[in-house]
Formats: sequence, structure tokens, C-alpha cells
Amino acid sequence: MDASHVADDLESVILTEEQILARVGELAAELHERFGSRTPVLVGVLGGAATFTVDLARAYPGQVEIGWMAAKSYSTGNRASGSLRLLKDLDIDITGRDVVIVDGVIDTGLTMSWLIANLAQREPASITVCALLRKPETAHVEAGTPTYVGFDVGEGLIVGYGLDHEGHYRNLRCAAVLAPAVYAARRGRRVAPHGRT
Ligand SMILES: O=P(O)(O)OC[C@H]1O[C@H](OP(=O)(O)OP(=O)(O)O)[C@H](O)[C@@H]1O
Ligand code: HPA
Repeated sequence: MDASHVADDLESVILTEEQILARVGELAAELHERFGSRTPVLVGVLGGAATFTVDLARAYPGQVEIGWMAAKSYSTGNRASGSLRLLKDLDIDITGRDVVIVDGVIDTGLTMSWLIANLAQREPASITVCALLRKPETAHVEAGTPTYVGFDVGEGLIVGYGLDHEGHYRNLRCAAVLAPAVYAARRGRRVAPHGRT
């Protein structure tokens, strides 16, 4: 979807489709340099990384396998524990394999650090992180895990290129900061975002 359809909901477009795809190509090349002739398993984190994972795999100048995981944070009370609930497990045996965890955004880092710990128990040969976006507060990501990042971004809720707000905007081709008024309004259920009721 073109951003003009939801322009009123967006504070600013921070990355165009062209900028994203150019960087995805660079990330794919950097990962290929790392793995050479080995075939890594790209583990896409659903749903925010679906678009990114597919584009990264298609830009990868070698063989990859693709698998998917989904995990959800518990309610606020348990979130501080850093624990997530597994909604969908990987259906590839990663024992002895090179794994790349692919996510659309690292924000607090809780999701990524939980996934690293979860996948490490399966005795892969290596774990690498690849995130399209990284927010400023990422204190929870495991130190020592090789990490490839597309863009360091600022605060603000980012939507598009797979990232959502309450299920919407994932099909935007660009990445944009959602206007605070939209999510404030949605929280209070007073005003619907542009184009919806
Ligand atoms: O670093 P964190 O603070 O843990 O946040 C990052 C995670 O949050 C989002 O997923 P979300 O749980 O919103 O699910 P979704 O991908 O289905 O939107 C995003 O896609 C990352 O997986
Ligand atoms: N956008 C969408 N989903 C997210 C974000 C974001 O900025 N941070 C954590 N999950």
C-alpha cells in the first residue's frame, strides 16, 4: 500500500521502499560474507518480520532455509521478567546449524533476548541477529551475539514494511512513524484512524 492512503495517520515517513530494499540487499551480502558456502537458517519472527525475512532471503546471494517463530509478551505484570509465550515454534531442526534470527525491530530487546536464549538450547552451531530497525533502548539484547542492523531509528511507534499498530499498516511499503494522536485516539477508542471505522 502506498503511504498516501493513510497519510493523515503518519507523523513522517522515515524510510522509503527504495531505501529499505537497498539496505536489505546490503544486509544479505554482509550475511553471505559471514556464512560463505554454508546454508544458514533464517528464522523470521512473525508477524513483524514477515516482509523483511522474505525480501532478505530473496536478496541473499546463496542458499538459505526459512523458518518461522511467533512469541508474545505476557501482560505488563510479567513483562519485567523478560519472559514470552511461544505462539508458534520453528519446524526446522537447528542442531548444528547457523541460525539467523530475523526481526523487523528491536525495541526493548526483550523479544530478541528471549528468542536467543530459547534457540541456544537447541545447540545450533551459531546464532546471529539481523534486525531491520533498532530503537535506542535495547539494553536486553544478549551481548556477544553478532548483530546486523539495517537502521538505527529514534523513539516513536514505527509502522509499515511489516510492522503494525494493532494489526494495521503492515502492508505499507515504506516505514513511518505513526502520529501519536492516532494511537492515543485508538487507546481511548475515541477516533478511528484514517480510512477505517
Ligand atoms: O524489542 P521488543 O520490545 O521486544 O519489541 C520487538 C518485537 O515487537 C514486535 O512484535 P509484536 O510482539 O508487536 O508482534 P507482531 O510482530 O505480531 O506485531 C516486533 O515485531 C518485534 O518482534
Ligand atoms: N512498531 C511496531 N511494533 C513494535 C515497535 C514499533 O515501533 N516496537 C515494538 N514493537
